Amino acid sequence: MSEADSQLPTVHVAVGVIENDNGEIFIAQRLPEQHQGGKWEFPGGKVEPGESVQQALARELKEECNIEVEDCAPLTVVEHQYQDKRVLLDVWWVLKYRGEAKQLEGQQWLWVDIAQLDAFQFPDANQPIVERLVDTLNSY
Ligand SMILES: Nc1nc2c([nH]c(=O)n2[C@H]2C[C@H](O)[C@@H](COP(=O)(O)OP(=O)(O)OP(=O)(O)O)O2)c(=O)[nH]1
Ligand SMILES: [Mg+2]
Repeated sequence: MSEADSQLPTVHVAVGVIENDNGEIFIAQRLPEQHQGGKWEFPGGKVEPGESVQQALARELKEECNIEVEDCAPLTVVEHQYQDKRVLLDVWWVLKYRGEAKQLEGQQWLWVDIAQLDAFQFPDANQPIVERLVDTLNSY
């Protein structure tokens, strides 16, 4: 990492871990042209100026996944420095939502068991998130 990289502004991202009634999690594959293209992600996107994180989460999940968030709770916050970008992932459990979840922006998407998340390639910043989710399984 060069001196210049450490000066990169941090992109604040609202991220949703959506769980269905079977305890499965919604994941989608980032499009090739996107940052971290081809990797799997939890849906979400950048917090816009003037927006709270929860507002951003609700807006992004409506735009990307067709759902209206009715209840959510903070899960974890991850700061990560990529070569070209620094991100702050503000990760929320989506505990209750309205609508049928699906991907609206052409990305492949899946419901997966938490125990199966390890089989997918996520961006490096997601490693602690996946570990956190796996921990919730082990704590039952
Ligand atoms: N949504 C999401 N972004 C992630 C995850 N992990 C991770 O490193 N990121 C990074 C990739 C991007 O640099 C940034 C989020 O950008 P994004 O492309 O989703 O933002 P956005 O929906 O607002 O889309 P746009 O501005 O590109 O149109 O966070 C993740 O699990 N979900
Ligand atoms: Mg997005």
